[in-house]
Amino acid sequence: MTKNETVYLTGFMGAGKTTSGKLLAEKLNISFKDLDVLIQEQTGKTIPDIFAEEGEKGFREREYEALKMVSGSEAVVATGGGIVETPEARDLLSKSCCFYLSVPFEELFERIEGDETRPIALLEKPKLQKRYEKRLPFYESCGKTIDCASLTPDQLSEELVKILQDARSSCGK
Ligand SMILES: Nc1ncnc2c1ncn2[C@@H]1O[C@H](COP(=O)(O)OP(=O)(O)O)[C@@H](O)[C@H]1O
Ligand SMILES: O=C(O)C1=C[C@@H](OP(=O)(O)O)[C@@H](O)[C@H](O)C1
Ligand SMILES: [Mg+2]
Repeated sequence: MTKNETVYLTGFMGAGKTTSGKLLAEKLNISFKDLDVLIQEQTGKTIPDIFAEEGEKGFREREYEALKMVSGSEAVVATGGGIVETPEARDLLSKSCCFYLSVPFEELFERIEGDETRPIALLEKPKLQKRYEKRLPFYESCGKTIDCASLTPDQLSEELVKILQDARSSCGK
């Protein structure tokens, strides 16, 4: 990891980007930024309100703007699970230090089922699984895959610290 590098975490809803990202930033002693939090601060609206008022398309535009704003800062950035649906965001992430937190769908579903703070999580299960499958190749192409199924947030963040410390080039991609 080089100085001023932005470390991005991607993966489906529930993968632990927010939870493990905070721990990783603490361990690296750099700041932590969560795109969903930034968007809510900038708009003064909740994520469900933005989806209701501006649609998913409006939310994606705001999400990409937030991504560009944080890029280049020395920070761990938790993205939202749908960021890879925006081609320009994929382009930015694939050129950056980015990790894909990979967790099987069934485990994710248990973590997020019925979560009203995540509008996409309220889709019927087969539709949600389709989203997951559609996004998989995008996650894989943007970041280094970390198999997190059996890792606690602490173990996961520790694993990322090791990879970042060992990496001679940007995050070992
Ligand atoms: N490694 C993990 N093992 C088990 N549960 C986890 C893990 N990481 C996160 N969780 C739980 O899953 C839910 C979603 O976590 P969160 O960090 O918000 O995910 P994301 O930001 O990727 O959507 C939370 O209830 C959190 O406590
Ligand atoms: O997968 C998605 O489309 C979304 C994921 C959410 O972030 P998390 O992945 O942190 O839940 C949030 O950006 C929004 O609800 C949409
Ligand atoms: Mg999150």
